[in-house]
Amino acid sequence: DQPLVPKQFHLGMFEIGRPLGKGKFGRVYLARERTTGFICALKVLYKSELQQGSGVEKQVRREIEIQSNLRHPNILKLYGHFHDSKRIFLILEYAGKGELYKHLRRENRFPEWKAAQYTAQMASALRYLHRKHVIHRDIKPENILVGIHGEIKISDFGWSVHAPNNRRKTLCGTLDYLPPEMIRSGSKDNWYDEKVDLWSLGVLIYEFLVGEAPFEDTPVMTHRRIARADMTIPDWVSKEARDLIQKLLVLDPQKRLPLEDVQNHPWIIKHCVKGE
Ligand SMILES: Nc1ncnc(NCCc2cnc(NC(=O)Nc3cccc(C(F)(F)F)c3)s2)c1Br
Repeated sequence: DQPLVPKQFHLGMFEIGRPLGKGKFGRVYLARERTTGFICALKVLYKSELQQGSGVEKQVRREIEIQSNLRHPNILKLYGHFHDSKRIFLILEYAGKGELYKHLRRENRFPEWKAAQYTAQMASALRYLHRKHVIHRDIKPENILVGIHGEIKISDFGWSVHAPNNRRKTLCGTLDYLPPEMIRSGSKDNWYDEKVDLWSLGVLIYEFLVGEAPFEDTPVMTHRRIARADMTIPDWVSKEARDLIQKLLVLDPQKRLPLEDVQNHPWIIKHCVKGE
């Protein structure tokens, strides 16, 4: 199902529709490829806005290289890219129900059955990514979209890398989702691997159920609370959900629950029809 066959794309090939969302780096538009009528999303990145010359083109190329050979129902497809003098365009799969964080904010928090189904889909996508030694590194509601059938799609691989890796992540945006091993500065050997996505999955489940992130606080306090895995889970959260969160938000990356055990956890089994 790779309808966009030509390898050379240009803006004239697309009719541009309504804006779909605004990221910190440029906007996204609904678009239709003129000859095939294929509907997609077009993300426009302004070269001027991206740290000029700091290898951003390399970063986009890496994102495209990583994403273009990923095919999973819960990972947003990136079909290709092109650029003109001022902008870089990413040709993306269109997620019919938009941005997950908007649904979360509107509904405040998700019922346990919905949070468990989203978690099962995340675990399936992350297992697929980790088998390909890709770490997403930026799992959070803002980077998850919802497809037309309500399925979630991990998106925005602008920060993903191949494991293992000790790249310093230039911190922009929220600290909330960062695991202890990524915020620990000083020790030069702050090597981390795909287990960072397990921590972020734990933070995500907490935010699905509680409506706010577990370590949400002032930046200094968030930093300290992450480093101590200092969080409280409200007592109205079911004991199964609490158990899963506590098995993911573990300081030692090696002790975090592996994804296959996440998929077989009682909380997931209870809410997800087998083989969904
Ligand atoms: N309904 C929808 N259906 C489909 N998509 C939608 N929104 C776009 C989601 C994205 C997918 N992939 C992305 N990738 C990047 O943004 N990459 C990125 C970003 C900054 C800098 C850089 C770099 F230049 F530094 F690498 C690379 S954003 C929506 Br709303």
